[in-house]
Amino acid sequence: MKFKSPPVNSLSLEFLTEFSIGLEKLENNRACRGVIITSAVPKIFSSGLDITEMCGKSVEHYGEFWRAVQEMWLRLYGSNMVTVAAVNGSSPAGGCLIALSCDYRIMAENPKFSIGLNEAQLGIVAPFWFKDTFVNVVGHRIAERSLQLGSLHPAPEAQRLGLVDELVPEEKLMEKAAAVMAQWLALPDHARQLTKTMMRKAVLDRLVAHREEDIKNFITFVSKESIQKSLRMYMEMLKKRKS
Ligand SMILES: CCCC/C=C/CC(=O)SCCNC(=O)CCNC(=O)[C@H](O)C(C)(C)COP(=O)(O)OP(=O)(O)OC[C@H]1O[C@@H](n2cnc3c(N)ncnc32)[C@H](O)[C@@H]1OP(=O)(O)O
Repeated sequence: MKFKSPPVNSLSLEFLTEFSIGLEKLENNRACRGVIITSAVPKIFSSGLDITEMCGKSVEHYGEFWRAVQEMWLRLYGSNMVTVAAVNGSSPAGGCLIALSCDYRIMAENPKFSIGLNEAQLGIVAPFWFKDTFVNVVGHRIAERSLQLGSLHPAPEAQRLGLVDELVPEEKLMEKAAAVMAQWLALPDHARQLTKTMMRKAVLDRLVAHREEDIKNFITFVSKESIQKSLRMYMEMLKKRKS
């Protein structure tokens, strides 16, 4: 799957819905045993959740948007397929969550590309299931420090921390992703799938059990004037940085 929503593959409601439907179709296709996720937008894997979806909208919209974020994660993290992220650009916040939700992450070895859960930098808090997914990849201590600081790790540091599994030259990224996919697909699906479920079930079940509460929390949090102000200021900062 190639993300192609210029300029920065931000995860809008429409993008998330299309991504989830795409994953569902592949999941239901018995001929498809694995998916490599990458980007067709140069230098950007995904800029994370579309901030404009969380600014100045109705309570109903926030609820619909958050449900779509949850749905995407439940499908990807809970997928029976082998999932490989070929991270060919920067990948903050929700973009990082997509990579973390895959079975294996390969990143282009460009130190200008960074990845991480930087929510704290926006004055917002990564929800528990973003945190759980992060902890399951890098461990508690690294996740704790990185989340509190809202760190975006340049590719070499991301590899050192175990946030990505390996770095390769950008031109070799897809070749490497295909080789990793072949290695994972060489195992019988049944054993691999049951093992994956065993490793991820507790974290998935936690969101399923608290899904409506999580939506309510998001709506309450994002509707606060202080949070709206932080998000607006962050968007302005992005625009100023550009000019
Ligand atoms: C409340 C509960 C928890 C909610 C959880 C949220 C998780 C999230 O995912 S929040 C989103 C976090 N994302 C970011 O912090 C990334 C912000 N973007 C960037 O750092 C940079 O844009 C980039 C490194 C991804 C790319 O840099 P580049 O110089 O190539 O492009 P820009 O000129 O900065 O951006 C182009 C264009 O796109 C707009 N934009 C960028 N990111 C977002 C975004 N996440 N949502 C909406 N719009 C975004 C940016 O403002 C520019 O717009 P204009 O062309 O109109 O100026």
